[in-house]
Amino acid sequence: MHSKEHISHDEYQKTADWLMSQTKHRPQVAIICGSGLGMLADTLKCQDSFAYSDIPGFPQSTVQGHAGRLVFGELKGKTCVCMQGRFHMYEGHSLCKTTFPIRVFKLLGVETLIVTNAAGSLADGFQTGDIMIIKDHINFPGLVGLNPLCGPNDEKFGPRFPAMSGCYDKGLRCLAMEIAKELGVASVLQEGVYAMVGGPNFETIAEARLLHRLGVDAVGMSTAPEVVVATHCGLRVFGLSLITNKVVKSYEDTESVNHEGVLEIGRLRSHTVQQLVTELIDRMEINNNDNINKSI
Ligand SMILES: O=P(O)(O)O[C@@H]1C[C@H](O)[C@@H](CO)O1
Ligand code: HPA
Repeated sequence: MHSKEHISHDEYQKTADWLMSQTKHRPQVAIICGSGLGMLADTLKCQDSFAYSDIPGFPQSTVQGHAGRLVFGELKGKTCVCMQGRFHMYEGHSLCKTTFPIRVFKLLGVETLIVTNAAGSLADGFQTGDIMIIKDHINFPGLVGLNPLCGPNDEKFGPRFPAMSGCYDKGLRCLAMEIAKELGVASVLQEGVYAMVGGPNFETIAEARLLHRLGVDAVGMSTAPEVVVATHCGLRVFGLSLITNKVVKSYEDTESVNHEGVLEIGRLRSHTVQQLVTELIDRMEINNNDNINKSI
C-alpha cells in the first residue's frame, strides 16, 4: 500500500475540470453511499452518470455492494453528486486515493458532504436496523499516523493543523432528529460515536470488548478519512451509520457477521435512509453555488 503517495493540486483540478466539461450540474451537496446503500443515487432527477473507470484520476471500487459510479442530479431543488461506491483503505488504496473524490467535490463547488456507511453496533441499546447519526468519530488508523493529511500540506485546501472538534455539524444533526420524529422513524434513530478500524476482517471478541470499553457505539471500515479531508477543506459534514449487525462481544455467542448480511440490512432499511437523506437535503440551507474554487 502506498500510504505516502502525494496527489498534486493539478491532479484534483484536472478531474474536476473533466467532470465540469461532461455535465452541466454544479453540485452543492455530495453524498457517499455506504455498503448496500447505493440506492440513494436512484432518486436523483436529470441524472448524468459516470463509471469510475471513465473518470480521469479516479480509483476503482472493488467491493461488492459498491457499484463504482458517480451520479449527478437534482434532488428537492438542490444539485447533488452521489458516489455509488466508496474506496476503502483495506482495498489497498492509499489514503490520498481513498479520499480523492472529496477534494474534487470541493473544486466542483460542493459545500455539504453527507457520508453514509454500514456499521456494527457496540452500544447496548442499539438494534440491527437502527440508524445512527454520527456525532463524532475515533479514527484508529489516523491515531497511529495513517492519515490522508500526512505529507506536504496543500494550503489551498486547508491548514496544516486543522481542528476536528465539531466536524459533524450540530445543526444538521438536530434537523435530522426533527425530521425522524416527523417521519415517525425516531424509534430507530440513534446518535453516537463511530470508530474506523482498518479491516477487512471483522473484530475479534477481545477487540469488540476493547471498543465497547472505549465508548464506541458503532464500528466500521471507512468514513473517518473522508470526514478528515472534508473538514480540512471546509466542507460541512453530516453522517449516518446503518447498524447492520451487533458486534459479537461474548464468547458464548454463536452468531457471526458476514458481508452478505450487511448488504441485506442495507436493502431492508434503504427506504428509511433514503427518506431521511431526501428530507434533510430538502430542508438544509445552502449558500448559492458561487463557491466554485473559492479560496482555492
Ligand atoms: O463502505 P462501508 O463503510 O459502508 O462498508 C462497510 C465496512 C466494510 O467495507 C463492509 C463490511 O461489510 O461494509
Ligand atoms: N465491523 C466493522 N465493519 C462493519 C461491521 C462490523 O461489525 N458491520 C458493517 N461494517
